[in-house]
Amino acid sequence: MERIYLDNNATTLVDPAVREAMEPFYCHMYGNPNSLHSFGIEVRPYLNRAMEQLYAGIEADDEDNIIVNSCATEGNNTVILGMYFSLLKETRKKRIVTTQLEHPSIREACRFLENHGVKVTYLAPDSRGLVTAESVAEALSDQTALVSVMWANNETGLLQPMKEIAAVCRERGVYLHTDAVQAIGKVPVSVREVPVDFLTFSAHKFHGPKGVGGLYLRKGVVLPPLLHGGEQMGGHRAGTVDVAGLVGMGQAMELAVTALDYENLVVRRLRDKLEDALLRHADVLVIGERDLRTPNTVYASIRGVEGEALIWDLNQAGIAASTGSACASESLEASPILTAIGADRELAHTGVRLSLSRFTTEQEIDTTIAVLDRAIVRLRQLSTSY
Ligand SMILES: Cc1ncc(COP(=O)(O)O)c(CNc2co[nH]c2=O)c1O
Repeated sequence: MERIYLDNNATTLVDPAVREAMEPFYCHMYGNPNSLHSFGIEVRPYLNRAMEQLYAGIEADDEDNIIVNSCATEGNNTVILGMYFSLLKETRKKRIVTTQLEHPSIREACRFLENHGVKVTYLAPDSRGLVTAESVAEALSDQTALVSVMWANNETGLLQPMKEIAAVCRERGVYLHTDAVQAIGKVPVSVREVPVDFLTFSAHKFHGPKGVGGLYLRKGVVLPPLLHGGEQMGGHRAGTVDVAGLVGMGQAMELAVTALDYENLVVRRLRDKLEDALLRHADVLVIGERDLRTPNTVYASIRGVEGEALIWDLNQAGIAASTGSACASESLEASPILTAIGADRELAHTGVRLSLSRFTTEQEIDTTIAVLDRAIVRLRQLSTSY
């Protein structure tokens, strides 16, 4: 059976060009870049090139910093815990403002700090699923050390008004972090246009390898390392650099930015075709206005159809989708995102997320539509509540 992958917000195919770029660093040029002999020295130009690709991808200034790490979970924890040790622990600034929409790697790190005297405000989104700059401004006080708002939501694709939020934080002199994991490669992400102080990303979300990510720090911003030890990454993150991973992430970043037009023209059209087909069924709610979402994502609640049951039907037909973030898909709890934007309990259990990529074809979307149409009718006939 030809399988169809529509869970790209969970992870993505490694672009063949990325895999090709990584290959030599597993078999020919495998030296440790910190080594002083030829095996180490020969890999350094490739690491420098990869860093240039990362800087260019988010329009970072040469004097800014990008720390290469293992994933966005590590990057998010580095910011939240680093801010605690560098600012909140020793000063009167004991507050963090974040949102109810964040990924667990932000929410749980914040909850951990609440056990250490930090006050955290979890802003609720409005009915459109957005956290407004006004609501951020209202939550700030002279004790606020950090604001953390995700650029794009992993379940719905909803994009937060980062430019306006950055302006508020800049004006009030408060550090701003954004989790840009679901934005890179889908919409333009520029730390020049949007002056955040910290930004996290993860290669496996934009057709790079799993196990490597990045944390951007604006020039002059100091953060203690989460991992202590060797002097790698200028002392910002100990541990031998994953050379192949970094080379792959740099290549993936360059390809992702180059493909933004394709993402916003072709992938968006395929996503809209799929979304329109879903909306032809009665009692289907798509979360978030189309123009406020990343171009590849549709999160739909189909009344009378349990999310897990629909995912199973799709899986039986060889189609991979999810009920929300894989981080939460094992739990049968209602989606916190849907709950946060006011969906009722039934709706919060009927969510299905379909997330496309530049490798998704029209034929795959047509096949998925046919399978969805049959599955929705079948599952509603079995439903006792519809
Ligand atoms: C917004 C966001 N932040 C952080 C992470 C964590 O990234 P990692 O540390 O590289 O895994 C994810 C992963 N989100 C999902 C993982 O599976 N389905 C998802 O939606 C995410 O979507």
